[in-house]
Amino acid sequence: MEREVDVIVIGGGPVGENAADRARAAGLEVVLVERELVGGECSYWACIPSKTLLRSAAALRAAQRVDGAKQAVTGRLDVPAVLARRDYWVSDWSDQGGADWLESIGIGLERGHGRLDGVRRVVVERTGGGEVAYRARHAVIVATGTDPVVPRIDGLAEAAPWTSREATSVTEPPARLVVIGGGVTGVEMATAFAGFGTEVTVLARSGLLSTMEPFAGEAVAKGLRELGASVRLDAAVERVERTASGEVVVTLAGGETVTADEVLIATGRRPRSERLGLETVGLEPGGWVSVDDTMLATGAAGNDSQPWLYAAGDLNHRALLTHQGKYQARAVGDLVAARALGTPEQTSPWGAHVATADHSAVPQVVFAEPEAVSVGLTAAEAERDGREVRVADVSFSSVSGAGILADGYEGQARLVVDTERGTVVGATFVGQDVAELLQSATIAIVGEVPIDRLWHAVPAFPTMSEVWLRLLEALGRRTAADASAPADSEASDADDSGARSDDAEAAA
Ligand SMILES: Cc1cc2nc3c(=O)[nH]c(=O)nc-3n(C[C@H](O)[C@H](O)[C@H](O)COP(=O)(O)OP(=O)(O)OC[C@H]3O[C@@H](n4cnc5c(N)ncnc54)[C@H](O)[C@@H]3O)c2cc1C
Ligand SMILES: NC(=O)c1ccc[n+]([C@@H]2O[C@H](COP(=O)([O-])OP(=O)(O)OC[C@H]3O[C@@H](n4cnc5c(N)ncnc54)[C@H](O)[C@@H]3O)[C@@H](O)[C@H]2O)c1
Repeated sequence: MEREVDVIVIGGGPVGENAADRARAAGLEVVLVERELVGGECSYWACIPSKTLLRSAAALRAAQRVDGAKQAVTGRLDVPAVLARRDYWVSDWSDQGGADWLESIGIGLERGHGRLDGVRRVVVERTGGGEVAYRARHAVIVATGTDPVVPRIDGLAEAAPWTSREATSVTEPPARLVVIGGGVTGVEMATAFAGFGTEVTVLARSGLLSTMEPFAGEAVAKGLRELGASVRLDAAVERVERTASGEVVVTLAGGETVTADEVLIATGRRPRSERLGLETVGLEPGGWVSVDDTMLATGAAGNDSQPWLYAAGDLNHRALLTHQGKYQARAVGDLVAARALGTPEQTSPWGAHVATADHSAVPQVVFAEPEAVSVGLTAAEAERDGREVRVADVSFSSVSGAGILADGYEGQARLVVDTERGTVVGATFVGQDVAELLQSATIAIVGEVPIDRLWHAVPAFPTMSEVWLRLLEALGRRTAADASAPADSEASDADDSGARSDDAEAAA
């Protein structure tokens, strides 16, 4: 027999939980299907444990950079205490809190593996055994996340490599760790283990953090080396072998070897969609589920006549970040409810039921040493996008708040400005504690705040935010003499060529 509910959500990670919550808040009957832990990868094996593993050493380093405090901090990192703090934050891998929360807001939890079985139908292979079939009156939202990619490298799979799960749930840090991959997971885990005293080698096939401005990866490579890690750029791994004594030997192109106790693979993610029944609704099993800005799955059977299948979070491959997935979840949960209740849809750009920011304003914080954070476009991306851009680069050495935060503060900031529109389209900050600067840049981009208006957003002295003033100064501010000069002398200003006249102050 089939049970009928309004909405079925498959996958109870941060994204599925939020989508279910929004649909339920509008009064719909919702069932959420989860086969492991309510809270998903983020809560138990990704964001939360990785950040707690990083935080204690970062706090220690911060204290060591302030004269007066550093004399008081003479001990070493207490690794068992760090791991215990991690255990607290992951609730010892119990999802009772998440399950209780679902119950408290009236969402049904179905524990088991969910798969689509034709239009609006979901079959759950229950964790305790047996199957149950559901029919959705209004929508099915799939939010099943991703698994790590294990690259095809000779001997790697047989060498029992670590993935992010083993790294984030570590109970005894190894003496030596090789990290394959120079993306976000690779550098964060390398930073965490270097902080524990593990001898870390990072093998990156190009530079580090290659999706960010180049200076971000360069600063993080320098920071990792200062923590004692070895960072090998342009390194191609040819073979991995687990020896009889339990060591891992990684052979690079050219024959050089690196020996360690564990090898961590941090080479990207693949969609968890192999046993999701996608083929029963005309989609490709094992692939990413493409969606439009409302998260409606492109090409799914029945979606054209009456929208019903949506995909949110990592699974749709728009932005593999918890906060962005939750943003999509709020949009789709509200849209599904609006469609069910027949209330107005808000699907034009920046409406409540679309994830417009995914295209132009995705913030990301890399919790490395130093922190590297970015939002929007890099200068190269903006140029590829056909925009006239100006770039402002400043060092945090010109910011009093940074010098007070840490002795000898090192950091860098970049704004990318679209000169035609006179607005910020990208920002990158690198340095200690820059994470909290990111939201100001995100607001400037999403709000399309004109540069000349940003001069009126006065950063308090002496805070890190004063970097904004330095960035505006680097973009330039006309003097009274400039204002009275003939128009052609203004136009001769070196990088002013792309600026509209009404944006002259912004671009000058
Ligand atoms: C090491 C690491 C650190 C990270 N740190 C950050 C960070 O600091 N900040 C950040 O924003 N992002 C971070 N991310 C990315 C973040 O973890 C993901 O973007 C986020 O978890 C995606 O959420 P999701 O709900 O889409 O998927 P998931 O969190 O993967 O949740 C999907 C859920 O679906 C369940 N599921 C899957 N298939 C089925 C099925 N067929 N039936 C029933 N249930 C199913 C799974 O068990 C899981 O609980 C990190 C990732 C990694 C690997
Ligand atoms: N702080 C955060 O927000 C945070 C932290 C961790 C992960 N995440 C998210 O999770 C996702 C996955 O992160 P990730 O670091 O696993 O993936 P990624 O795609 O960000 O980086 C993978 C890296 O591995 C490299 N690579 C791929 N195959 C390789 C090979 N055979 N040999 C050597 N290098 C290889 C790639 O060139 C790339 O640099 C990302 O999208 C990221 O945004 C976010």
